Amino acid sequence: MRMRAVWRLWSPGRGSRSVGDSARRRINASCPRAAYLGLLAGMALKPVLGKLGSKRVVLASASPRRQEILCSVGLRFEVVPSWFKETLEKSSFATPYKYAIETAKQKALEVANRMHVKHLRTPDIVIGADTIVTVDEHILEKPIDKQDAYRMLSRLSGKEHSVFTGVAIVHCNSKDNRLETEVTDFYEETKVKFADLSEELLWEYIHSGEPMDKAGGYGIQALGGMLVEYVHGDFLNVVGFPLNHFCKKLVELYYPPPKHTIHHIKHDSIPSVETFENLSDEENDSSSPLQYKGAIKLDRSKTHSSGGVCSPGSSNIIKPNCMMPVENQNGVMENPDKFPSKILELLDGFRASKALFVASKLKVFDLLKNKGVLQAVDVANTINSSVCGTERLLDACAALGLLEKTLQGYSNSDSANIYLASDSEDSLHGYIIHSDDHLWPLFTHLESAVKEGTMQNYRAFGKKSENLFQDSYYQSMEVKQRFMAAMHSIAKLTAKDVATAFDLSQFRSACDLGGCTGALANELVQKYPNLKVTVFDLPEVIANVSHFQPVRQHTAPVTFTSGDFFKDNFPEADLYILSRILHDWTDEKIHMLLSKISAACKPGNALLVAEIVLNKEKIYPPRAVLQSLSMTEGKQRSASEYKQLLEKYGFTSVQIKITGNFLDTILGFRKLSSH
Ligand SMILES: Cc1cn([C@@H]2O[C@H](COP(=O)(O)OP(=O)(O)OP(=O)(O)O)[C@@H](O)[C@H]2O)c(=O)[nH]c1=O
Repeated sequence: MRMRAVWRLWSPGRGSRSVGDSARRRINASCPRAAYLGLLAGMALKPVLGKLGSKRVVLASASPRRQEILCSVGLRFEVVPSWFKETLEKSSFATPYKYAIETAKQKALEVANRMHVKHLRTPDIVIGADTIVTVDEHILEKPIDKQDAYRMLSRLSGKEHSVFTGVAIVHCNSKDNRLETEVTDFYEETKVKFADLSEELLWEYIHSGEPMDKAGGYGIQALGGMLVEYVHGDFLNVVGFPLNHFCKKLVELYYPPPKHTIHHIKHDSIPSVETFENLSDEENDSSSPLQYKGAIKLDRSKTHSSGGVCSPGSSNIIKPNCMMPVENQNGVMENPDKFPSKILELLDGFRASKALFVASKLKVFDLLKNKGVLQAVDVANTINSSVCGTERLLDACAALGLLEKTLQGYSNSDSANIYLASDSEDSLHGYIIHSDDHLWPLFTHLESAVKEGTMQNYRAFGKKSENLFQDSYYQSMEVKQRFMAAMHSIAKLTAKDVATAFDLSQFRSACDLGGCTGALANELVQKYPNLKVTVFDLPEVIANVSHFQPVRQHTAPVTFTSGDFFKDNFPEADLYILSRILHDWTDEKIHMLLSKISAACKPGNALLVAEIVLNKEKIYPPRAVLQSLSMTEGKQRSASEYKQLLEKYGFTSVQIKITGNFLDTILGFRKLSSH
C-alpha cells in the first residue's frame, strides 16, 4: 500500500476533507457497527441535551477531535484545556484503563478547581478524557518526536492493539465558596488491527506530521485510517471520545431507572438569569447615588462566554464552524464569530415562548404537579388534545428544561412546580397567560407598530385604546382578572427586592399608588411590621382584590382605597410608592401624577419608584428595551433620567438601587421647600 497515490485527496490545504467528514465517511463505509453506534448515540444524547442545555458544561480537553465529536451532537460547551501533566506512574495501575480513567479524572478536576479558584463562574459539569493505545502490555501515548512515533508505529505494525479512552464527568457545586465535586467515570475499549507497514510507508506517514498529537502515533480518522485492517468496537472511541458510552452514562445519570440507587443530581432546569447592569461612567462614579445589591458586577463577556459553544440541534457529524476556539486570558477557549448561536437562539425564541404559553394554558404543569409522572397519552386525554401533538409539546418542554422526561413519562422540573403551576405561591401563570393573550397578538403587529409608531390594539383586538387600563385591561371581567393575575405574579416575584432595596423602617405609613392586588404592600407589612400600607387603585381593581390576599397573614392587613390617581385625592402617607407605573404614561400624565405626589408629600417624607432602570445608552437590560416595543405612550428611563425626574418634582437625595432582579428601585426625599 502506498500513500502518495492518494495523498492529494487527504493533504490539508488541498481541498482535504475535514476530520469529521472523513470520520463520517469511514463510519458509514467501512465500519457499519460504528455508524450505528454513532447514530444511536446522537439519538440518546438528544433528550439529555435538555438537561445539559441549562448547565455550564466545560470540556477539559485541547483535543480538536473531542470538541468536534461533542459539538456534532449539539452539546453546548466551553473548552478549557487541562493543565494537568500526564505523568501518573503507569506501573501503579492494575490495568491500562484505570490509568486512562485516572488521568481523565485529574484533567477534569484540574480545570474544575482552576475555574472555581479564578472566580470564573464555577462550571456545572466538567468533562475530561484520556486516550491511550496498548500493545504488548505497553501503554503508548502521544509520541514526543518522530523517532518515538516510529517506535510506536512499528510496534503496532501487523498486530491488533487496544485503544482505551477513559472519561470523567465531574459535577461541580460551589458551597460556601468551596468546590464540591462528584465524579462519574468510565472507559471504552476498541480493538484495532494494523496492516503490515513497510519502512517507507511508515516514514512517509510520520513525515506527514499526523502522528505527533495522537495517542499511539496515528489518527484513524485521517491518513492513519489507511493503516487499519479492522476496527472492533466504537470507532469514535479511537478518535478520542466514546460518544455512545458517554450518552449512556448521561442517560444513567439523568434518567435513572426506578428503585435504582444511582445518586440524583440536584439541578435547576430553567437557566438562571443574571443581569449585570452596565451603568454609565457618569452614573457610576463615586458620587453616584447608585447602589448595587450584593455588589456583583461582572464582565458579561466572561459569564456569558460563547467560547466553543455550539448550538444544539445541529445534525452534521462534524461542524467545522464549531471549531477553532481561541484561548483567552483565563484559559477559556472562545469562538466568538464562528457560529451564530445567539442569532439562532433569537430566531427560535418565539417557538420557545409559544410552547411555554400553550403548555401553561393547557394546564400541563398543573396536571403534572398533581399527578407526578404521566405518559404523553394520559396528559393528552386529560387536556383533551391529540396524543401526537401533546407528545411534541411535552418533548419541547423537556428540551427547554421545563419538564423532565424519563421512561416512566413526563414530570415537572423543580422550576415548573414553583413558577409554572398556577396554584403555586410564586406562580408566573398569570403573567404567562397575559403574555399569550395580550402581548403575543400585539407583537404579531410589531411591523405596523414600528411603521406607525403606535400601539396596535386596534389591529390585535379590534378596538382603539385611549386609556390603556380602562380601554384595554379593564374592559371586561375576564380580561381584567387576567391582567390582575399577571400583575400579581410579577409583583410577587419582585416584591421582596423592592421592599428591601432600601431600609424603609423610618416610615410609619405608605401608599402604593396603582398597587393593584397588594402584593408589594403585603411584602412591605411583613418586612416592616410598624408600617401601615394603603393600596390606592381604580375601583374596578379594588373590587377584585380579595382572592389575591394571603391566606395566613401574621401582620396588620393592608388597606385598599379606590380612586383614580390622576384625578382623586389619595391618602396621606410618609412614603408614596409607584411600582411599574411611570413607564406606562406620557410625560403629561406623569407631570399630573408627580405634581400631586409632590404636593401630598410632606418634607422629609419620600417617594419610592420601582422600574427597570436602563443603562446610559438605553439598550440594557433587554427586557426593558423589548417592553418598549409594545408602543405604550410611556417610556423606559435611565438612572440619570429618573434622578432628574424626581428632582424636578421636589425630591432630593435621590438614590437608585439596581437589584439585579426584575425591578430596580429609586428613592427620593421631599425637599424642605417646595420647588
Ligand atoms: C488513536 C487516536 C488518537 N487520536 C487523538 O490522540 C489524542 C490522545 O491524547 P490525549 O492525551 O487523550 O488528549 P490530548 O489531545 O492531549 O488532549 P487533552 O484532552 O487536552 O489531554 C487525542 O487528541 C485523540 O483525539 C486521534 O485523533 N486519532 C486516533 O486514531
